[in-house]
Amino acid sequence: MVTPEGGKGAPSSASHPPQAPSLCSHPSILAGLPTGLSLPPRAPPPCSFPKGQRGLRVPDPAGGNGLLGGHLRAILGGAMEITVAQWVLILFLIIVPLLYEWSASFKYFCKMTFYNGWILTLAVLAIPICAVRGRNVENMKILRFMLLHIKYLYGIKIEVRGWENFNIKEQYVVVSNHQSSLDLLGMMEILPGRCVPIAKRELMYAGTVGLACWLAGVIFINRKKTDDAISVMSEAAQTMIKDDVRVWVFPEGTRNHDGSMLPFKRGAFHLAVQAQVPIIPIVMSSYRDFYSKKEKKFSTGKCMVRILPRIETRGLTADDVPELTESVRRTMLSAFLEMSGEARDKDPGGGQ
Ligand SMILES: CCCCCCCCCCCCCCC(=O)SCCNC(=O)CCNC(=O)[C@H](O)C(C)(C)COP(=O)(O)OP(=O)(O)OC[C@H]1O[C@@H](n2cnc3c(N)ncnc32)[C@H](O)[C@@H]1OP(=O)(O)O
Ligand SMILES: CCCCCCCC/C=C\CCCCCCCC(=O)OC[C@@H](O)COP(=O)(O)O
Repeated sequence: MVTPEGGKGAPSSASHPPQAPSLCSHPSILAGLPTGLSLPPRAPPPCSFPKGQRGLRVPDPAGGNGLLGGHLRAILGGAMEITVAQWVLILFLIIVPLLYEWSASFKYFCKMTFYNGWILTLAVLAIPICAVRGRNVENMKILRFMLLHIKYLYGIKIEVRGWENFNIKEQYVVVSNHQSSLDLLGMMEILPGRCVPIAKRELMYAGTVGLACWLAGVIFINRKKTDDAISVMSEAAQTMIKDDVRVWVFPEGTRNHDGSMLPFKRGAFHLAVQAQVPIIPIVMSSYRDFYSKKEKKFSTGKCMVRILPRIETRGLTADDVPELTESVRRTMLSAFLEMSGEARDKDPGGGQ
């Protein structure tokens, strides 16, 4: 009988351990073949230890019968075979770091993807911890604690001034400028106790982040339905007093990447007037030296956060809201322009 190797006769099984059937000799594969095509058993690799010999013998490169020859060839042969998937992985591991270094847009894309992905992942950890308390503003401390390290991952220095302006035991409404989702870093740096942000309703559906926000008592508003949003904010005015809660609002109502401040919506100011609590304006300096969505730039840098002195609303009514809104915006804009120049001057090499 001719073996597949071209040798004659089946090898003796006495000196070889039985081998697992090869795919082509498996009965179920052979079942459909014409009988004349059945293949003889494959000769196992020569791998037996001759009697009395111990230890290693270098395998014969020509395929001779070294002590380890058969096993080694079998093992190395399997390991050295690089599949297409492995090639793709190797290329990926080479190309991605190169692109990351060479292309600012690619770096921006990677950093933003990781930012969102990392927050979604952290939220997975936060959810069971927060769920113990149920929906509770105290859970905001857990989210804050979990997010504080992100500034180190991204090499963003945050310098805070005006801590003394937070020395108020009572409730207040925080208003701050809104440049990007990176504001979360500045926000978590200074978030006072029992303070919840007002967020667009869409965030509630952002997977794990939405659930974590809900558990931490974030107040969601439907920006497309003004009446609904107003009634949620009016309810918030009552909750602030009843449950000793502070509220953080982005009065621009949307992210503003243009290095200035949009006109302010009046909701936050109605809220403060209805609850008769002070307003604390917070200004975060421009990110333009290290981050720009338009230019697809995202490097390391520095951000200044300033907590401005409180603005009282006691005795004010709804009629005063338009003027209050404008005066707070003017104060914040002038601080923003001053600080943004300052942040750049202090870190002229920002973005290294
Ligand atoms: C482990 C990891 C977990 C991850 C954790 C992450 C947690 C962090 C979450 C951070 C979330 C941050 C989210 C930020 C955002 O989503 S910003 C977008 C949402 N926020 C806002 O929009 C707030 C600001 N908007 C307003 O205040 C608006 O005024 C609003 C109430 C929404 C209504 O807006 P709009 O429809 O555009 O109408 P106007 O502003 O023009 O107002 C219409 C008239 O209504 C009067 N008004 C407004 N509010 C009130 C009120 N409360 N009471 C009475 N009247 C009100 C307003 O004055 C207008 O009338 P006049 O023109 O003055 O006559
Ligand atoms: C299964 C669903 C998957 C959803 C994936 C969602 C991806 C987002 C995940 C994590 C984001 C983390 C950052 C959240 C906090 C930032 C909040 C924010 O900045 O919201 C923007 C809002 O102020 C204004 O929105 P627009 O500027 O009007 O637009």
